[in-house]
Amino acid sequence: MLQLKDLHAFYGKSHVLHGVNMDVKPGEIVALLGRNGSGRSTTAKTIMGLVDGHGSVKWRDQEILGKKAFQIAHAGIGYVPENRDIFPKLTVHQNLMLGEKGTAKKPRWSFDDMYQMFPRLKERQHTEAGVLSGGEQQMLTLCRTLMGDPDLIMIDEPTEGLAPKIVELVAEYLKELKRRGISVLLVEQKLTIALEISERCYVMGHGQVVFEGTPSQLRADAAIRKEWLEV
Ligand SMILES: Nc1ncnc2c1ncn2[C@@H]1O[C@H](COP(=O)(O)OP(=O)(O)OP(=O)(O)O)[C@@H](O)[C@H]1O
Repeated sequence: MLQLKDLHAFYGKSHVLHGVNMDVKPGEIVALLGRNGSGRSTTAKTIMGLVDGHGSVKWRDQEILGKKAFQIAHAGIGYVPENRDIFPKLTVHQNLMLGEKGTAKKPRWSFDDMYQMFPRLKERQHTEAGVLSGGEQQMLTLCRTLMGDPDLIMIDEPTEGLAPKIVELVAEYLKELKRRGISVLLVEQKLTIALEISERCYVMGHGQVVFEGTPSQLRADAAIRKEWLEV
């Protein structure tokens, strides 16, 4: 569904991805792990057309590298960036409206679906988004992206700064997305949640993939964890 081949990425003259190969199959949850600075966020941003790259990024067999972010979003890839990217002065409901794709096709999600899945947002639908808690803002960012009806959603550190109980809730939501047929590329630093919900993991180090395997293979590989994941 998504296939990266020999992907390089650059911030100006700074070369930060060095030949990344990776794929995500339909309905899969794939974790992208690594320490700070290993290149995980840059990989997601390059897929989304937000960072310059060369090599190949194929989405359903079409080359998308070089396309603009809005075209990539329109083609079915959603991106939830690390900073909770809400409009603080707009209400929860207005924030969700901004995510709507606005195409004639019947979207997978309605406001009712969204509020059913995230009752906390329904309760707060008329509240200004800026006063929500960190966890609620995270959910709102996720929901706004879902309103664009993606088939693959890339989520950067969704559990950053959240209390353990909320982290569990986020994990449940991600599993629910999978049940609804959406693929998830989860950019994470926390090994526990990644191992719990993903079917495959990639570990990055110095802008390259240094490990690819199942959660149980990663659990069993103490050397990789020590060299590339543990602080
Ligand atoms: N806007 C930028 N300009 C220049 N270099 C950048 C920029 N953003 C990231 N980098 C560099 O690119 C490399 C990869 O960063 P990236 O953000 O992809 O790492 P990461 O694994 O997602 O970790 P983090 O959680 O810290 O974002 C790092 O060396 C980082 O310093």
